[in-house]
Amino acid sequence: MPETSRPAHPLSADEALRFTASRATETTFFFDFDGVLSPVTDDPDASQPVPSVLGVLEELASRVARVAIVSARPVSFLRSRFGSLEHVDLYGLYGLEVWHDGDVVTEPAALPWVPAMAELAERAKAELPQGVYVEYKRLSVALHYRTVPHLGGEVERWGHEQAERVGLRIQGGRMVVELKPPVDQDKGMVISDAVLGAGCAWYFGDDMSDIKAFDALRAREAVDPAFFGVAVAVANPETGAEVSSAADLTLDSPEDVARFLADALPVLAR
Ligand SMILES: O=P(O)(O)OC[C@H]1O[C@H](O[C@H]2O[C@H](CO)[C@@H](O)[C@H](O)[C@H]2O)[C@H](O)[C@@H](O)[C@@H]1O
Repeated sequence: MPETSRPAHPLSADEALRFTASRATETTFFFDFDGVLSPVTDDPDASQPVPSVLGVLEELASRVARVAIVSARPVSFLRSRFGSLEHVDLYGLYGLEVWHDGDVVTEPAALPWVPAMAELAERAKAELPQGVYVEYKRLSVALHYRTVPHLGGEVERWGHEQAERVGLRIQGGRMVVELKPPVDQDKGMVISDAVLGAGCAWYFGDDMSDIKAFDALRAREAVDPAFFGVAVAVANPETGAEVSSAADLTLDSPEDVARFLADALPVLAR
């Protein structure tokens, strides 16, 4: 017999899954990529999804209304990792890019910023000390100091100065500072739009930018008492405490996410 009123927060994973099963056809599962579907690596270009998660996501997509990855990575990168999945939607660069009908669709307001981003990436490579990894993503530049943590302060300072000089926005993350165009788009806005009309949504995240997505689920619940949102944090030594304190549930690692989903599949069986 389907449950009719949504469970109250805080909730257990079992309760949340049972209720989700009762409205699987109206449910979306959203996932961040780095630190959620893939273990963190020193080299951002080397990160790969947990092998078992590919099959699990595709299977999940057959049991709920929608599965989507919402990442700070470009869609081209996500396609290189998830291109084999036919039923998983991709949002890149915090929603500035979407994979739609076989093409990358870019938010038009961001396009004029492409040259400034390319110039900024070159300047970062020339001016920042050796060991800082500059990741150029067409519409954003991420400055990584994971392998040189003692340079974190310097990288943060440089990033903030450049953001002010060029008129960019800053997004902090796990041993990274990222510069983005001054365009209103973030993971919270992606989720707010995507859950309009949905009955239930789960979001799995590990980083500061994911807290906005959690907030979007809460905001939807506040205006729609029938909507059920579940925020799942993935533990980590950098942002874990903050993300976890904003979440309903916490999983230990990307491998744990894959196991959790595999165990959830039978509960969500149609
Ligand atoms: O939204 P996401 O998909 O989680 O992207 C957030 C950032 O992820 C990447 O950086 C992080 O993962 C790297 C690989 O494990 C790691 O080396 C780095 O320290 C982490 O910050 C990505 O490279 C960034 O562009 C994203 O902003």
